Amino acid sequence: MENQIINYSDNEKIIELCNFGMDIGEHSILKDISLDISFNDIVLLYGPRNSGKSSLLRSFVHLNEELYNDVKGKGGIFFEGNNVNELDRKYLRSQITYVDPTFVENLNILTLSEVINLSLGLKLKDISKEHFDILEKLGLSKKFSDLDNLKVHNSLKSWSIGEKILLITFISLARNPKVFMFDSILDHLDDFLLKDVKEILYDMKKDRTLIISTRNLNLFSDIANKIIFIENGQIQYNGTMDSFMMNFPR
Ligand SMILES: Nc1ncnc2c1ncn2[C@@H]1O[C@H](COP(=O)(O)OP(=O)(O)OP(=O)(O)O)[C@@H](O)[C@H]1O
Repeated sequence: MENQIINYSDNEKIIELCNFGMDIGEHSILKDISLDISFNDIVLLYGPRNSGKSSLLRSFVHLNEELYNDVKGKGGIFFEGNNVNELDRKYLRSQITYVDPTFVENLNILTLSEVINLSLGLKLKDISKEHFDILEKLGLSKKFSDLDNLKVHNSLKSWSIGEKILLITFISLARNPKVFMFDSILDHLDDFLLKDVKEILYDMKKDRTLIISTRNLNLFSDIANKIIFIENGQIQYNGTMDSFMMNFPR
């Protein structure tokens, strides 16, 4: 499974949900969700606070079960045709990466070397040319190139939120999964950093799938081709961005 290479064409399903639902204890969190996500899609998962965005994305990689007691799933979620319940979790999470704002908070207690080591299994001096190119595009290369100066930068506590988000974006890209999920994390970038990050994400979409969860439609409507609108744990709309903008005025 680990080294399996699958060649995709556009519009080929990579993730499929069939009547998926999730309860935590007595609470029904996600209700009867059926949808497909295709290879090469940039999908916006859009909805208000507490609508179920995080719960839904975490379901793709089996994370809710690790965070909460008494999680009960119904229906199925399939990655490349396989039920995610039956896939090895390490393998699943190497193929689909999930990052949320808690990752930014966790960076405060780690050093740059620890983060790179824990997330990528690399020492700072072993960062490859490909990685360095991504860092350059993200405007982070200076932090990595000046190894003498690294002691100053090593504590991530002193990095700005924007820099931490860029670092998390770098780690996600460097892990090279098939599906990236950014849960509300890019909403915190300023307009200028957001523009750079969006360009990078758009560039890499040709052989990846990207799912961005947000409460701010306008931030990403220019790069997304699909939108899933969720409210109260139910899908209200699932289709193209263009058709949503024309037919779903709020
Ligand atoms: N452990 C839990 N037990 C019961 N209900 C929970 C639990 N965790 C989350 N919920 C509820 O699940 C619902 C969906 O929450 P979720 O965090 O998925 O929404 P969200 O759309 O990601 O919100 P936000 O935009 O604020 O991040 C909310 O009503 C929330 O209160």
